[in-house]
Amino acid sequence: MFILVNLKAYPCDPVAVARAARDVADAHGVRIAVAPQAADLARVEATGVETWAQHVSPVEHGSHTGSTLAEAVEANGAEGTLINHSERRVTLAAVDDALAAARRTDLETIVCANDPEQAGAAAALSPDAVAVEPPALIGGDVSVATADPEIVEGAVAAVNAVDPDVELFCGAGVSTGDDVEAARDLGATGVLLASGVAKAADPRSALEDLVSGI
Ligand SMILES: O=C(CO)COP(=O)(O)O
Repeated sequence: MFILVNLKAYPCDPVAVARAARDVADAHGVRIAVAPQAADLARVEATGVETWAQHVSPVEHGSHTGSTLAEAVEANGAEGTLINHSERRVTLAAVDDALAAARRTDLETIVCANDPEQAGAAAALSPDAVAVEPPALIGGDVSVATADPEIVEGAVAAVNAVDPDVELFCGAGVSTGDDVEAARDLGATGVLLASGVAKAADPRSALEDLVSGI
């Protein structure tokens, strides 16, 4: 199972979380990545943790003030990027262009989707993975795998029907090892989470708990 910790714009210490994630990943042989704010990519990458961008703009080099260029996030240590997160939604054309931007580099890609229908549509654009995250459950205490297992199973089926090479991850409310295990049992090969680590009093213990389910 791949565990991606999205720090969003939470007021946590990205370097402290990154060090904890690196240590837990190394100690347990689990793939854990951290997605900080774009401005924090380089110092998070310097910890040695696998580092991801939260977003890349659907543009090339040029007159695009305020953009997050794929080349720039890669140059600052990102190995992959989220696209179309529920809190950073873009049009279908922009998903396609952001994937093209990522493909100009070596960035891995996860396209987020709200439900199985969107997951199938996202899979048609051939990202490395699709992550299904029901918006109503994001930031809550109950994990998607517990609150709405049909959404995960439906997304697994929808993505497999379109392109079995695209992986299916899930997220929203994931915070414990039991949640990770439940996601895996439903067919997900990774989880996205944020508040369970970024808002935890002790992010290292939260990460230790998460990997206990693998
Ligand atoms: O949006 C998410 C990860 O990208 C999920 O957020 P929570 O883990 O806080 O529900």
